[in-house]
Amino acid sequence: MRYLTAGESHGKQQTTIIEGLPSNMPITQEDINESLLRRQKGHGRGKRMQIEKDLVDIVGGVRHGYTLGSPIALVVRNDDFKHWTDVMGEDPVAEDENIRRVVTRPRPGHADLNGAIKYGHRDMRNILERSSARETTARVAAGAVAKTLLKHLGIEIVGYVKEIAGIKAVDREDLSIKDRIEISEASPVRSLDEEAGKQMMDAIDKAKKDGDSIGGVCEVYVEGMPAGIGSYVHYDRKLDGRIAGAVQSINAFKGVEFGIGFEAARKNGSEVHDEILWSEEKGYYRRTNRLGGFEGGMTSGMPIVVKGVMKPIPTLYKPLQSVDIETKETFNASIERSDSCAVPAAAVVMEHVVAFEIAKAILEQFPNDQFPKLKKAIDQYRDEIRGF
Ligand SMILES: Cc1cc2nc3c(=O)[nH]c(=O)nc-3n(C[C@H](O)[C@H](O)[C@H](O)COP(=O)(O)O)c2cc1C
Ligand SMILES: C=C(O[C@@H]1CC(C(=O)O)=C[C@@H](OP(=O)(O)O)[C@H]1O)C(=O)O
Repeated sequence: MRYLTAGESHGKQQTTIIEGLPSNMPITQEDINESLLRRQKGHGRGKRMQIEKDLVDIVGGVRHGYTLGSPIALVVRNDDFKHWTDVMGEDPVAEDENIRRVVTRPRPGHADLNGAIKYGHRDMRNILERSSARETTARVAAGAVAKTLLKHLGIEIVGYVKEIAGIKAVDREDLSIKDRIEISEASPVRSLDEEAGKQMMDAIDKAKKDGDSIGGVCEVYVEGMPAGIGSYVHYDRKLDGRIAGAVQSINAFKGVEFGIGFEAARKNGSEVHDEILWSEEKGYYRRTNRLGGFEGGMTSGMPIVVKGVMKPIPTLYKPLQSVDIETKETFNASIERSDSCAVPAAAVVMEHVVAFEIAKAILEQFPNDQFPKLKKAIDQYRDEIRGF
């Protein structure tokens, strides 16, 4: 299974095409819309989120609520496009540079300058329209389809804010999936501890007031994965590696860790590795889950626990210095609108890119053109490994 996305931030729409999903899997628009609407929530977002109401149009690959086995095409329209028709519409390029809103001033922390050098564009709007995180709408749409597949296979996945600006949403690791789902309801910023939620919102408000931005840590938790998904035999079949790549590819993500992650560097082996146990009821399991559900590039059958670090939003009301590529003069980058914190939204994006990688690995391991047969194969595998 694979997917592609297309679309500019202020263009007509975001488009997603998914190929390789088996036939006869139940899926509805609501399954996808629920995810899209969750991505729009969260304290700290700018004015754009008040303009958009992301709803999917399934335009291919689904009929009467079931997948056909053909490519699935999904469209989410950009409501903001109506304000940008002169700049992003199909009319011949306007002569007036003000109408075209030509961008010659690269913003620090964005793709603007590197992208302009690479593609030879002197108008950096050609870069920023695509490098914008608006594209994560299309990725969440793809992930929502993958998440639906996982749900039908008894695999639950949830993404939530772990911390914002150093304030921990939850300071415990022993949370049930129900607790995690509660925290994940990203509006405005959730914690099981009301005080922590308030502190995170205050930190966002303060950053906004100061013309600054803040980042944080997101976590994704997956329950119900059987052991042995992924592979150790080749670097590009290691599922933890693929998940890390997908998480790192989210706009503004700067690092990924599984389980205790970087903490492992400061601990002895006896404090890191998870002892193996067996019971009739559960089959093989681990006494602890410090390695976050992976050994040897394969799932261990324990929950997958993966964290991603999001840097503070790069566009600031407090301007940063840059250089105009036409005049080579120094200027202070000023802005019209921006998010001051998008960590809650990014947690939803992360949940969905992880869902896609997991669903893809399952389909590689249990290839089947028909969903009911895939489900049977997974159920049989689960029975087999319990008594292995
Ligand atoms: C959900 C989401 C919303 C974002 N909103 C903004 C924003 O409003 N302003 C901004 O400057 N960057 C925003 N970003 C981050 C930029 O897209 C990102 O930093 C930029 O494209 C450069 O990519 P890099 O940080 O991965 O190198 C957002 C990222 C995410 C995931
Ligand atoms: C549109 C979304 O996020 C956008 C991501 C983004 C960026 O530079 O990444 C910049 C902002 O866009 P604009 O300049 O139009 O206000 C965000 O609103 C979205 O998440 O749907």
